[in-house]
Amino acid sequence: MAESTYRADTQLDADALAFHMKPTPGKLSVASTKPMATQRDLALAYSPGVAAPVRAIAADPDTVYDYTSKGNMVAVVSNGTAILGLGNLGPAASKPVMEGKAVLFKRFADIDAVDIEVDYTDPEKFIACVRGFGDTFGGINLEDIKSPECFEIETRLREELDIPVFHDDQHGTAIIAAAGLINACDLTGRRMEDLKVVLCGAGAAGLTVLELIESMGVKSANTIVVDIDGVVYEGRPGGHERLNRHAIKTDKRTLADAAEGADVLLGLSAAGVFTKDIVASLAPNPIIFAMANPTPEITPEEVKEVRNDVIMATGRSDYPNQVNNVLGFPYIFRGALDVRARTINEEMKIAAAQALAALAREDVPDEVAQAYKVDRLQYGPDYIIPTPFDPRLISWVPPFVAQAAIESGVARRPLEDSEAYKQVLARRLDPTAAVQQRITASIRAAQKTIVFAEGEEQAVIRAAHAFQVQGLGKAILVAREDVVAANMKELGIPAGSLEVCNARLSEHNSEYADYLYERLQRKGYLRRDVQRRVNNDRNVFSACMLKMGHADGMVTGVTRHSNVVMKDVELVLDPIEGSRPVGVTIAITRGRSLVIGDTSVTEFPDAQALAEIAEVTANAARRFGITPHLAFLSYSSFGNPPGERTAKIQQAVEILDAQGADFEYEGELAADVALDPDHHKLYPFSRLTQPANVLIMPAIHSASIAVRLLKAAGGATVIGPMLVGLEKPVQIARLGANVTDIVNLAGIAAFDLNKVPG
Ligand SMILES: NC(=O)C1=CN([C@@H]2O[C@H](COP(=O)(O)OP(=O)(O)OC[C@H]3O[C@@H](n4cnc5c(N)ncnc54)[C@H](OP(=O)(O)O)[C@@H]3O)[C@@H](O)[C@H]2O)C=CC1
Ligand SMILES: CC(=O)C(=O)O
Ligand SMILES: [Mg+2]
Repeated sequence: MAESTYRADTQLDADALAFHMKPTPGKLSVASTKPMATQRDLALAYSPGVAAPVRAIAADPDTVYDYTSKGNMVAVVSNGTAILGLGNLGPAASKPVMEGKAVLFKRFADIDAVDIEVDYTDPEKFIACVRGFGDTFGGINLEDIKSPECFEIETRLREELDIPVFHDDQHGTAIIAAAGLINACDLTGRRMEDLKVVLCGAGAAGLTVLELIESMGVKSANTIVVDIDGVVYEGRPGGHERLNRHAIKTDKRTLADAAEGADVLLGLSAAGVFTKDIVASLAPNPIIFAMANPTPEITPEEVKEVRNDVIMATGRSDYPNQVNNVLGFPYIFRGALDVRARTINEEMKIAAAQALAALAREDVPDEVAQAYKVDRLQYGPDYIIPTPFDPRLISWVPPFVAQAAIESGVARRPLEDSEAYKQVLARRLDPTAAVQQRITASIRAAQKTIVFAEGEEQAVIRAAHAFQVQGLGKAILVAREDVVAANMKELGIPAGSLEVCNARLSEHNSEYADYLYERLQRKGYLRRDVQRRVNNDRNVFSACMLKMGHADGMVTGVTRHSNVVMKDVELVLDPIEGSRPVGVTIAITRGRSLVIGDTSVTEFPDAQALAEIAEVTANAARRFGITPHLAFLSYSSFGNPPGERTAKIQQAVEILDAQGADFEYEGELAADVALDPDHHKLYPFSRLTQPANVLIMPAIHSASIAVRLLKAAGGATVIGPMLVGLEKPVQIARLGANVTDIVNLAGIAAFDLNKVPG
């Protein structure tokens, strides 16, 4: 192995070297999307079969999008002349950055990207090279090419290629900075037209940021450009055409002169260029975007030493407000590729900037805050743009870009159905999306009323509000009105937007107490005991609402353990006749969905209980659109190895036989046998016609172990446990569940897993 003379100075640097080296050098590999297992696969993928798509494309060149990966493949191209803010270090040194961009394309937008480092600094040679291979890709992302050469390179390639060519350092950066600036203006009560802007760093990124914000309203007379030689004033010798366009008449000559009284200071230059004196001299409530990478022009800590009225952004992920082009290029290319745009034009860029700015003003899912290890992210000075790990970006930004492409006439194909497009986008990232979309479509149409039992909790109030705002149904909070009002005010949720039901004051209070007394009087409860439960126990009160038809479903469990909650609920509600409550979990792994029961209610089910669990779980699977092929799991298959614990499983199969269950089931089976498509070879008598997709566990402990193993070691996405089999739909969240979990469970309550699939 070659020894580098470079020595890592910090632990982060050492970690980064190890990360890039092990277990396989680099960050990228190529995966096949087709099987290559058999002689027939080979005959189709390569000679002779491949001749068919060859002829088809020769006859109609546009079909290249149908028969090859072109439509979802981007080249990240650099010559390494301006690698981040590190300077001209050549093509090989730029490779880690370009591989990095490629994996970000994949991670955030499911775009396949490869890095290509071109060893030409001469623009003509570089252009000729990229023109030569360009059309084999769906798009070209130019990266870290120094200015001014980058301007000519991009302009010419845009003219000469019929696909999007996008210099990310120019336009990606411009779009994100513009999005941040829209919101910083909103928060400081400014209009773009009035802003006094100073740009420091007149390179690829800087000039393009300036030009985009000028196209959005900033006046060129109000902007001053500063480069390494100071202010770019009219008549200054040297420079180049693109730079000199921004020269203004002024006596100011230095960055310090220019910054005095400015509203906005944009840095796209180099580390440490902004001094504390410069920061102090800016206008009140100034906006500073110090975007040089990896070290900004000034750090937020240094700014805070001078003043506290600044909206501050950097290009880094370890400070609030990361203005970095990672927020843009994946989604901009996604939108452009999906309509086979010929280019990425100004309209598409402005649409992306406005979409990002608008998303920052929406309520932020808790898991995004958790990814950044903060309690909450809320629109304000420390959160002016979305964070890169926001899962909403993929379905939010590309539709705006694609629509702008269509409206500006550069799309090759239309978007048939924009709602369906958003769903396709969401599925690109999240394997649970298909299941969730089925639920969402159904409950939007049904508009059920869901009672949120722990209605005074802030997370529950936010979830109830989100449930309503997303059009999933109507929410009722069981809570005291004054407590909810105070919480809603603090959360910025409009007063009166949620119905609140105070158990003690409810007009139905005595009706519920009568019902409960009737039900429990022979189980040791006095009238005053049940009255107390109705008044004080929100789970009991909420379950009574369901029982009496005053709500359709209920969600609870955020503040108490699920077994305690279950006992409260069972005081009021029974299982469906002939059935039992069952915890059902869906684990989605490598394209396979497994529906697992019982993951939360019955600790050691006997044969009868196992048969009932199988019925309930199979029905829930059907409700999710999954045809059940059910296996009762064990450590053995069909009596081998023998053991006393398998008897109850065999009896459960006999019970289902006697009942004439209307789904496919088999047992007992070991997990690997149940999931093996070839298990018939060993067990030709097995009734399973396909690998099992519904798994009935012999006891809760094995269910819990299996689900956690699937999640931790198998990388499965897990939904649940969901409660099925009670006479009314109740969902119990895990203790401390976040807003997204609660909204999802409210959705499942509204979906009603007991409903017989039609
Ligand atoms: N946050 C983000 O998303 C992004 C950040 N960046 C960062 O922006 C910076 C510039 O990148 P890019 O535009 O691609 O590179 P360029 O090389 O095209 O531009 C850099 C410009 O900054 C100028 N400059 C360097 N030092 C100073 C200084 N002390 N005062 C004023 N100007 C100075 C350079 O002048 P000269 O040519 O005379 O040396 C050059 O014009 C880099 O740090 C990069 O990491 C870039 C893209 C995205
Ligand atoms: C983020 C980026 O592209 C840069 O700093 O060059
Ligand atoms: Mg770059």
